[in-house]
Amino acid sequence: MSDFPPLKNDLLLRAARGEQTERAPVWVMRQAGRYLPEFRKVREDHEFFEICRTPELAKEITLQPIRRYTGLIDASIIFSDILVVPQAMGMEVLMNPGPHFPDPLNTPADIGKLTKTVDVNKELGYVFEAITVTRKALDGEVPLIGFCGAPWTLFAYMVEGGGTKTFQKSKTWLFQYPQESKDLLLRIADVCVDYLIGQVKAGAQVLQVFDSWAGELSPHHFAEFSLPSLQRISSGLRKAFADGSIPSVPLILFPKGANESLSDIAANAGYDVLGLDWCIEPDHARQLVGEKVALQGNMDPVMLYGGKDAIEREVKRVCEGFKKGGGTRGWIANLGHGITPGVDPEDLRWFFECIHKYSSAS
Ligand SMILES: Cc1c2[nH]c(c1CCC(=O)O)Cc1[nH]c(c(CCC(=O)O)c1C)Cc1[nH]c(c(CCC(=O)O)c1C)Cc1[nH]c(c(C)c1CCC(=O)O)C2
Repeated sequence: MSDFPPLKNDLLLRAARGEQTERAPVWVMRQAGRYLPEFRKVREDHEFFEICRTPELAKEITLQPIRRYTGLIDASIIFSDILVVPQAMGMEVLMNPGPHFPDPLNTPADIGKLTKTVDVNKELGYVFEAITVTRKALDGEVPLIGFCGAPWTLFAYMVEGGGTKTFQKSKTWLFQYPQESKDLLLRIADVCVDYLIGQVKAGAQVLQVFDSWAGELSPHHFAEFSLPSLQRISSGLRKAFADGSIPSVPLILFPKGANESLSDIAANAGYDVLGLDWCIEPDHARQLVGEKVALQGNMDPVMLYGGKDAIEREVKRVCEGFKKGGGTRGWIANLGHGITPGVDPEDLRWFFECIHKYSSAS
């Protein structure tokens, strides 16, 4: 493991441990993305996965929002995509402009086409390298978040072959081939464990698991299919923390839309922080999860199109919601999903300024 510059801003790490911070740390999902002109400029000359696979480019893009919002933003997230894991498992994934798998998993027989044993160092070493160079370049300014997709969300892409509104193919698998689905979900989870361990070894200081499609499942099926694979990931990491093979870092889970399952997730999934979407009020979420976990979120990303007054109003309202839920202890401010193209970067700056103003502990 390399020597890295000392961390100068540990707000996010403290909030993730459930501590009271002087104000809420803030970052946004997809903060290095198409709303930034400097991102679009790099994209003119480089394909999406080419950037992911080129550590210098991934580093540059990861740093773009950190440079633009110096002093306002409290975390960086490595530029990559959740779909690099299906690629590492032997699937072809294109981005044109959304994800497309030319050869998806149609039936369990197709599982045979996946790579038997995935060597993450060989397949995803480029991500580890990107993390190491980025962590050095950050010079301790803010912590660096590593991430992966949750097994259920990755499974849905691998079976559907791309985005979907109905989840018909992926959910049909759960009903028609429940055992094969569970086996595949755990197999994906095992790759995620190796991948996340590699990210921490490379310098990631926090990890986030994106279960973007958690809310597409009934609470019953979330508990049956997604939760065990999420537990497999957290327990694999906790084992590595305990035996000292990697430093212990906070684990964030973003189970988007699974609000009905929040108390079960808080009690049983094994994560330190739960990311919330905007469809639950902060005080209600706090009531459901108790004191066991920190919370992240949860403003509707669309409010960023509403102008400065609307942004200020929303931030104020959500800050009051967290305070009403028992205080801003253990709260990481974020959107309830990724920032979208077309947002004015100056409006995002205003969002950060409002969070600083309204989330202070006093
Ligand atoms: C479901 C999912 C994906 N990727 C991701 C998720 C989980 C989070 C979520 O629910 O949004 C995660 C992701 N994708 C990206 C990051 C980078 C880090 C960050 O800044 O947050 C992260 C953490 C970059 C990206 N990943 C993608 C882009 C835009 C592609 C481009 O540059 O053309 C970026 C910046 C492409 C992508 N990648 C994916 C989709 C559906 C798309 C196309 C739709 C879209 O454009 O939003 C899969």
